[in-house]
Amino acid sequence: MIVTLTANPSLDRTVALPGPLLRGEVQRAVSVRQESGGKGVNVSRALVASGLTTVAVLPGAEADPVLAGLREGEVPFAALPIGEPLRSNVALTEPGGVTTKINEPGPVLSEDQQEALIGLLLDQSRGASWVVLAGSLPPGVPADFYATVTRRLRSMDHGSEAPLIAVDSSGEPLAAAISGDALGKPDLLKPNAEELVELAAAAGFATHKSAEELEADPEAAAVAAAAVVRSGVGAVLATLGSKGAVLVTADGAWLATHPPVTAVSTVGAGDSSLAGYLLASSQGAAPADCLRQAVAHGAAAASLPGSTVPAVHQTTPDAVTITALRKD
Ligand SMILES: Nc1ncnc2c1ncn2[C@@H]1O[C@H](COP(=O)(O)OP(=O)(O)OP(=O)(O)O)[C@@H](O)[C@H]1O
Ligand SMILES: O=P(O)(O)OC[C@@]1(O)O[C@H](CO)[C@@H](O)[C@@H]1O
Repeated sequence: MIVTLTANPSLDRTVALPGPLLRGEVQRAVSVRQESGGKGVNVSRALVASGLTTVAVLPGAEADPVLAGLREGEVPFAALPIGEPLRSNVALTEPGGVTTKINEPGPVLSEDQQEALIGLLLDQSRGASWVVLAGSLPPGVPADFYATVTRRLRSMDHGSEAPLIAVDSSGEPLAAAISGDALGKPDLLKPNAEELVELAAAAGFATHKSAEELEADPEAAAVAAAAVVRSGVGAVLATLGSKGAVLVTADGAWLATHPPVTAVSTVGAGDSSLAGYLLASSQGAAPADCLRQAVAHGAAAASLPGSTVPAVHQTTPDAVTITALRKD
């Protein structure tokens, strides 16, 4: 079973524009779609689509549309009731796949609510193989929340085997995930190129490259990811947009690329990549094959509209090319 925590879930509204986004103009939408979102929620949705057992842990009132969407999609969840509605995030998609995203801050989570959310997660995580801590943190939540949750998960009695912990976030919460003691550091991090630059810096390694340069230079991305692994993280799955992804562990580094796809909406592509990785990992696949499924899932997600996540049968792992890389 794979448990996800989304501290700041959202109702994702995707507005399709007829042409390029025109700042300061009135534009008519071609279509609008609405999905329950937030990074952990998307991972759970992708796992359900492929028949895996998962629970999405999140804040949200009984009647919140995000929870209604999860019920409709038959995604199992455990929600902590809060007094305020969850946020709505808007994605404006242009023909050709360019996406502009506007994410709200989300409702404040009080200290008591944070503690109750951790309690709910710990309860749900008994017997889990992986726990995914994903997305931004809502107002009121300290940046080291994921490190705290990781420590709490590792300190509880899991019986036979403790779950592995994956973190996918950005900014301060991501940097804080590698800044504490060994107990608070995750088994897997899933940065994109921009987040990899920030993470490497937090690990004391200056890449001297922009996110765009790292996407175009997977060897450099692997060197940056290796610096993060040396700081005490089990593995780094760095997604590089249309250029695929690199995986770095203590034992090796690999690049995976997929033939070009027609990108429709890249929202949730990174979450789908993580779901693909976890799916293969749950089936006992070797690291390079977990990476293969991650990129197959990411490419399929990019070719689907809105925050739609693919099922494994919609992915083409055989089309993915794996290359071993040096990491130092
Ligand atoms: N334009 C694209 N064409 C083909 N595949 C893509 C494209 N964009 C993304 N992907 C696939 O999706 C994966 C994740 O993309 P990306 O690195 O943009 O993640 P991300 O920024 O975390 O995404 P998000 O936060 O929107 O979920 C890539 O590794 C790749 O497999
Ligand atoms: O504001 P955050 O938490 O960083 O990201 C939230 C979000 O952009 O992430 C998902 C795509 O990865 C969307 O479902 C959601 O709207």
